[in-house]
Amino acid sequence: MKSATLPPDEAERIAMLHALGLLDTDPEPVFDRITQLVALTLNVPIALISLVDTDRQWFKSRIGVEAEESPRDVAFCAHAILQTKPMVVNDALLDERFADNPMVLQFPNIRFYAGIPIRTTAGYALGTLCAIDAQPRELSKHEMEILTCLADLVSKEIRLREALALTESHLKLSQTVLHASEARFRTIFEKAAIGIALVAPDGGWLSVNEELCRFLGYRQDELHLLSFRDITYPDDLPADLDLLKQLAEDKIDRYKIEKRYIRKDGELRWASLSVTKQINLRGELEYFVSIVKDIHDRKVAEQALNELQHELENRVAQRTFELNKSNEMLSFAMAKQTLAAQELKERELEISMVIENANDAYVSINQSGIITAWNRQAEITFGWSAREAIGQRLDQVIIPPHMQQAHLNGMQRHMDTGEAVVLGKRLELEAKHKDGHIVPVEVRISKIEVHGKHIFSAFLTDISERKHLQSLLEKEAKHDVLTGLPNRRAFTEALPLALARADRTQQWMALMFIDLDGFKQINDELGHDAGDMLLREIANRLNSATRQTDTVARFAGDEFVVLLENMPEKQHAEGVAQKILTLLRDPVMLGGEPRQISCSLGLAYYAPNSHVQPDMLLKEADNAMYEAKRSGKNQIRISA
Ligand SMILES: Nc1nc2c(ncn2[C@@H]2O[C@H](COP(=O)(O)OP(=O)(O)OP(=O)(O)O)[C@@H](O)[C@H]2O)c(=O)[nH]1
Repeated sequence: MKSATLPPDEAERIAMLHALGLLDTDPEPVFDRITQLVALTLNVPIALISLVDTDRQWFKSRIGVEAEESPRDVAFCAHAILQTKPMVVNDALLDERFADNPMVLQFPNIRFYAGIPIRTTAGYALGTLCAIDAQPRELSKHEMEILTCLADLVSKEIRLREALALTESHLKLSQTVLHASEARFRTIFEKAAIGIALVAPDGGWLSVNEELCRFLGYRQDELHLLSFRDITYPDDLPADLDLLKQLAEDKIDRYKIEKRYIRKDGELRWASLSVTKQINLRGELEYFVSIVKDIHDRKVAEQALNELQHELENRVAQRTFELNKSNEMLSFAMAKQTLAAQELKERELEISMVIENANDAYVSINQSGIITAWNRQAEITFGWSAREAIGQRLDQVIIPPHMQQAHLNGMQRHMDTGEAVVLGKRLELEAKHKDGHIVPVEVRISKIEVHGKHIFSAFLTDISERKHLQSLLEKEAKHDVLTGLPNRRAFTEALPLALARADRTQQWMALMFIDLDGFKQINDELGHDAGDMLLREIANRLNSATRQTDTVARFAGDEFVVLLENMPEKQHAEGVAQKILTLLRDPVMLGGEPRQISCSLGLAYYAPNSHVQPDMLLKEADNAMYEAKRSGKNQIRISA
């Protein structure tokens, strides 16, 4: 005997067989009618609907067999379910698979077997519809067709059961899932850390969770007496209502806003509200699902942040304004500075032009005494070109040898002590020309500090001409223009000095006062020019009569004075006076003819250390001269 092998899909087949719930169930007419038809139409004693279980075959319907089941390993049906076509065994004794099968050898003594597999929708062969006879036989084609049709009916019934089982299983599964889902939803709804509310289309609460109650500060029963409108801050209500309307009208499928709720204690609290809607199977709006998230702290922080940001923006704006203002001021200052720099440059140019073209020589030296600037006029005044002079030591260029040491000492003293006696003063100094001659200059020296170093600059005016004029003026002021002799002023200045010399040298001194006799007549007769000529001749004669060291001066009109110095003895003066008197008597050619003239001469002596005042001495001589006049002129009188 050969037991049947297991089908390749055995596990799934068994699972499906068990799932269908057919095993070990009561007989059912639908199956029994089919086995009856098999038995009748095929004229067999046994007809079965056999279901092949793991270890047995169990008969859902049986004709001609008492037992409800038999072992699988001896079951013909276990072989039949392996085939895709009906299995027909005409004589089991002739078939090696069944010849020694106990079912063949013993009751029910099977000799003939015809079984058709009963298949599920998925093609699992659960068992067979089979006809069995204890006699060998053959199945006609017609009988095979009947058996096939009836097996088909069993298969259809099985598939119906299969569909039913599947539906039930799905239903069970759905219910399980539904229950799980509902439980999950309730847990989430109740225990969620976020506020959830189911809101009826009319705005009333259907359900609110614990968190929402906590957030709003109401108990559930209190909240159920209110609608969301009652606890929404009025300013935020219109936007909420508008969106809710759009949601209800299917214009949007959800919305989310941030709004303020009024808590039971009156406090306003910010929340993020997300609303969706629940539609029932009929497509009608059943309720709204509102998710309320407490964002109060965030909003407050945001507001604080906004305020801070606003304040910062204000501050930035203020700083920007101030910065712009500073920038403007800076730009203005820079523009001003640029202008100033430009002006400075122009000014420097102007100054250098002025210096260059100045009428005075401009010379500057550094603190080592090296020439750093030398203008055009300096070139003219001192004969050195700028190229030659700049870089040379000043003392080697324009300072006369006898002043060089003083200059160097002055510079050194300034370096050591900062003392500078020459600065800022108008000085008259002597400078040296390139050719060696001395140039009198008026100098004003200034000191400038540039980057911590000193520069000494000076304008030097060539005062040669002025000096010359000055000496001329001085000369004019002290000399008589007509005769060239020192005048009264010069004589008055010279007299005290002469007296002092006499005191010092212990020598006698004499003063003669000479007045021409009848000079007016000369003028009157021969004219003023002749008178002048006479006066000049008199001056010459007086000079010739005296020594170089003596002084002859024109005192006024036709008055002359003669000062005799260094006389070893006073008598010497009388000799000179006599000599003058004689000399002046010599005729003078005037107006083409010789004219004789005379003078009256007064003589006064000065004894060394006699301390006679100059005025007194003059007075004495003058008086003596008048005495001579009164005595008839042309004579000498000596002061007593
Ligand atoms: N030509 C000329 N005449 C002068 C000058 N200064 C003075 N006189 C004249 O000199 C004269 C001096 O006058 P007096 O000394 O009184 O004349 P005098 O004739 O010499 O008189 P006695 O001294 O008494 O002899 C006046 O007529 C002046 O006008 C001068 O510079 N040139």
